[in-house]
Amino acid sequence: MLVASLLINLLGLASTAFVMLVLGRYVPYGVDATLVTLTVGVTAAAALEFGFREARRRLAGIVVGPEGSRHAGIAFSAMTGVRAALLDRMPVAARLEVMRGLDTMERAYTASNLTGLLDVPFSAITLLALFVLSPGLGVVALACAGASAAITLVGERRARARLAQAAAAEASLQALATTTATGSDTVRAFNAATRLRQRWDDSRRTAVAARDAIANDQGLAGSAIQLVTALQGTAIIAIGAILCVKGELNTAQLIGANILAGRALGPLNRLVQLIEPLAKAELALRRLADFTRLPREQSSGSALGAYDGRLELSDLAFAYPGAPAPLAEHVTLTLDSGGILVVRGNNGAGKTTFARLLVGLAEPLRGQILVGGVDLRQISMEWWRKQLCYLPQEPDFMDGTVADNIRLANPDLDDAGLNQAAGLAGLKPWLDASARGFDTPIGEAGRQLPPGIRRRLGLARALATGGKLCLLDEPTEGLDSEGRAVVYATLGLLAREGRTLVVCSNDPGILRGAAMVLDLDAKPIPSLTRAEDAAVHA
Ligand SMILES: Nc1ncnc2c1ncn2[C@@H]1O[C@H](COP(=O)(O)OP(=O)(O)OP(=O)(O)O)[C@@H](O)[C@H]1O
Repeated sequence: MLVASLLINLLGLASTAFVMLVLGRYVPYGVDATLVTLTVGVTAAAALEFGFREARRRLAGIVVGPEGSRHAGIAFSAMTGVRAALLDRMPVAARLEVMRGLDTMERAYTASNLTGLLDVPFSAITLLALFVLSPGLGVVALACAGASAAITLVGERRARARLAQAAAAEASLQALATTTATGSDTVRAFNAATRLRQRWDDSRRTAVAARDAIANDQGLAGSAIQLVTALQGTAIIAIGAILCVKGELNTAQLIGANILAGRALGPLNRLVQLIEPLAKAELALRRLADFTRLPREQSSGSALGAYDGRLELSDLAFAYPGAPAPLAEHVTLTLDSGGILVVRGNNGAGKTTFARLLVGLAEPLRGQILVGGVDLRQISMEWWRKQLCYLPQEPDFMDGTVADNIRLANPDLDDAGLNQAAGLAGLKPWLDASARGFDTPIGEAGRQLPPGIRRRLGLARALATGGKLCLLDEPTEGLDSEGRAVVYATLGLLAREGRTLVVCSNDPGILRGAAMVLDLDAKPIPSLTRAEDAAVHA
């Protein structure tokens, strides 16, 4: 691309030379053969220049295309691989900003913008040709190019600073847009539109002001460069005329010098248009780079052979960052293969946090979670999650059908396994009543499914993995009596199959079957009761 840029800029001089030679050689003497030769020569040069431009554009496309896919791949693997505990601290709007930055980069890092950038240093060739023609006019053009470069640099600095300010306003606007679009029922039912509108207007005002300021800066830089171009034209003609009068330059050379000076400023004039997209792309790239530097989940750790479901907690303490006190401390227990632990506690006691710790989605403050005698921090998360049947308290779903979602962690599950998982989760009556059964699209990531059906679907997805450790967060929450009965029966079956059960729940029907109950209401050290005491407790 560098060689092509060099040749393009050299061949670009041909048209100026043509004008000068026609004026200097053909016009005074009128020899037609001279005009023909010059015309053929300049046409050949133009064709060659076109060829090199096309080759350079294609090469730039080859460079830029894979870069875009590389960034997209990096962003995706970071978003799915960064330690979940760190993602917890990052607002969703900021995460979306990282992903949206890919489009910003793709729009800025195009083949034509790359070739436009390459032309900037090569405009020195045009300046050099001008110096050869007339050192005095060369100095004028150099000064104007310096002024244009300074305007571009200042514009770029200002755009960077303003974009950083605008980012916060854009993030808050984005968060409000999401709330308004996804919480439409709440907005109406609680007459929140007026208050939301005020915040929306304030945020929009700030964001629009920031955008306007950037556009104004860009406009001002563009106008300033046009002014420099106009002043340059005037200075070249005025000084050139003096040189002509002194006999140091002829008219043909003066016209040629004017063309060369205009050409030298061309790439800088185009560069000023790229200030905003390039500054935005640079911000997006920096954001992506910062994000990709966040530590990743353990992926290369131990993958123990066969996992028997045994789990040990050793002096475990946990809390969310910034919380005034730990949710629990000094939790030490051993859950043998096939053991049943129920974790109870009031709202906010830390049951969900405990479940997330065991899945590796949150991290302990102190102590260890031991799997087969190995600290969970040393274990490959991919391997570990294959050992789990995990039902989160608020199951999220992917766009796709019911079957796609049940098979999420186990794509090879056959139809018999699919039916079995749905049956054990009590999903069958709903599936039988739906027109398309397992092929029902769940749309909007299942947001429109009734909570009880979401829970059943979440349970079916958990059971589809066949994991040895079943980790169920509030499996009966929101279920009718029939649904609860199915869950109790399924828990009994899993216990009889020898799976280890950890169930977060205050449901008396579940507490009754517990071999051990960890009560997170006892602060800061949860109480641990064994079977006979647990029955009394229930
Ligand atoms: N992602 C998070 N970031 C920071 N704090 C959190 C986060 N999730 C939960 N918390 C806080 O941690 C505490 C424990 O919450 P948790 O959801 O674990 O309780 P819980 O016992 O499951 O409650 P519930 O019975 O209502 O489901 C609460 O004070 C909660 O506000």
